Amino acid sequence: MAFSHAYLNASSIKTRLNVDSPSFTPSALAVNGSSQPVKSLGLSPKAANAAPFRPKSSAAVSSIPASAVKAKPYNPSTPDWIGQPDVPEFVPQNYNASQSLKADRRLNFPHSNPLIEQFAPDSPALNSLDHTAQPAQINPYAQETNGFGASPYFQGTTSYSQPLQHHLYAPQGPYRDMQANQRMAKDFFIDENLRRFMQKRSEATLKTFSNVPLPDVEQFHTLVNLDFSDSKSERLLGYPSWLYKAVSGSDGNYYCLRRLEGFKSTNQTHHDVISVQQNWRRVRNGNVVSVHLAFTNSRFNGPSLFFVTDYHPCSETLAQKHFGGPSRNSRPHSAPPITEQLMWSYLVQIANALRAIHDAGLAAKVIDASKVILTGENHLRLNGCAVLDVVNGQDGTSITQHQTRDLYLFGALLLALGTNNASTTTLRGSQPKALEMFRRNYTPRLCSSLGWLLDHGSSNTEPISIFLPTIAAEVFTNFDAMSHAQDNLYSVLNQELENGRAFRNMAKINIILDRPEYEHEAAWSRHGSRYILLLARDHIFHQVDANGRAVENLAHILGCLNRLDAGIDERITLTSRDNSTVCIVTWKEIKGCLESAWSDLFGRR
Ligand SMILES: Nc1ncnc2c1ncn2[C@@H]1O[C@H](COP(=O)(O)OP(=O)(O)OP(=O)(O)O)[C@@H](O)[C@H]1O
Repeated sequence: MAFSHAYLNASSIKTRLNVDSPSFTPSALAVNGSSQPVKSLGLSPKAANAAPFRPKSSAAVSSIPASAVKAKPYNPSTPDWIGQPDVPEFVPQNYNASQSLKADRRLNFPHSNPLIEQFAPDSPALNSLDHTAQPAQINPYAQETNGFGASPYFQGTTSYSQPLQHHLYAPQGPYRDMQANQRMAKDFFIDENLRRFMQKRSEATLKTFSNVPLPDVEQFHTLVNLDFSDSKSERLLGYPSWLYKAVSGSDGNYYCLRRLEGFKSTNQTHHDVISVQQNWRRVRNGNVVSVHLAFTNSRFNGPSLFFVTDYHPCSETLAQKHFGGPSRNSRPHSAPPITEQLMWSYLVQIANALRAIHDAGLAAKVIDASKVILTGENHLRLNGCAVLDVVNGQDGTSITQHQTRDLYLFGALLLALGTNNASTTTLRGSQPKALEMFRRNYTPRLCSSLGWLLDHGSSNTEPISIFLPTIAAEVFTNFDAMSHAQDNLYSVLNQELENGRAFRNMAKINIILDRPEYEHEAAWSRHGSRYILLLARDHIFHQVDANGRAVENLAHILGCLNRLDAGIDERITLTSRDNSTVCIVTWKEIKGCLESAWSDLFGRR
């Protein structure tokens, strides 16, 4: 039933809602889910000596004898405010009106939200948002019982219909190994390192250099150079190559454009370009940079061949990470070798990439430290695939031979990484010495895998499918690490989901209240639903302590915003700043006010 707030007309509030007034009576207030109008709970003269009203829902419910509640099967389609009609009305005892009025906007914590109690106003951790301070130890879940001895979340084995408490945070694992009293304000938000990482990626995506305008090519505009190496080698791709970030005019997304400078197209090129597009579209693998398009274009002072691939902001090549620059400059031999664990991680990921490429009947052809990029924490992707398919065209070499060579290049890359020597990828003569060094640094298992791969430079022609079962143990280790990483991300995502709900309500409240265009219309903000919102905003954000000092309590704000978002039946006391107006409303009613004020504002157009 709709909540009528005709009684909230500012002029009438002062006269109708005072200590002597009979009660606050919404026209259709639902108590404990009852759809029947119930007796109001206002400040009747009889209740003047009653104890302060504490809308602690769990406490109220726990006083109800279990026999008074009819068992009801859980029905997920039932709105969550429909509760037990037989529950007796809560009658406050020993109510002290003067005490209540004095309490006005002071922080009281009648809520059953464990977060709020955990981060009580006196808690140094939240009052100051100090990440190092620790609140006093309490059991945050002590109040979670609902009087029926069952957890509100544990609906499977109880016959009572318990509405889900959407206003409570539902923390999701994995949990850090810490006590409840060690939780801090920052635990409500995204992990700081992850936030920085994501922001750096956004920044890199949006960054442009306006002083070096580059021409648009095909549908791609706003080209930004990504390749800052001084010398342009033709060693790998046959042509000097440049890399750009660009925005596609057709879908507005960011892509990476590789330009091969000076490539002259032939009759065969058109055919190769089409088949590259068709073939490489089939390879969508987490360890391969996806290839979307290839075309020739002359906008860069001469003919060029372009490849369009996914753009992975903030990536760096293996050469940049482990050789301190392009693959040609190896690190000094004294640098500590890459750990065995990281070597296995690289090995498993490259094997996964090659498995996908070879299964699609293709070959990577380019496996080099400068053409393998790391995106995120050790997430590796083969880059530059498909380029040689067009550059070399049909060179008479069978795809099986190319695949065999892929496996050799794979082994040579691991050897280079394991010996800090980029040249071993190309110089076969230096391999025996390098292999000796590799054996000193790594376990026989890794050495034997490397040996199998390097054999593809001579006698071995076995496909990658033979190799995969031999590294199954390491594949599972990697799989496990990725599953943990995924759990962590889901946990962060869940937090952000909760914060997103809170943000939307904060935005709405701020859009509605204190609008400059209604500055001179006092009636606008002090009328009806907007007046309740005004009081609710004070309750949420402008709490003061017993000495009238501002309180900064994040848990209170989040708890209130979540209650508002869920529109629960819990009652709160709202008091105007001059104490002339006191009213008791439920969050459900405040939510109704928010929605109605919102439609008032945008319905006026
Ligand atoms: N798909 C991509 N998305 C985002 N950045 C990329 C992508 N591919 C490569 N990069 C980055 O662009 C830079 C240049 O890459 P490139 O492949 O040209 O390597 P390079 O070392 O400059 O090799 P070369 O000497 O052959 O030009 C590197 O920092 C790399 O991390």
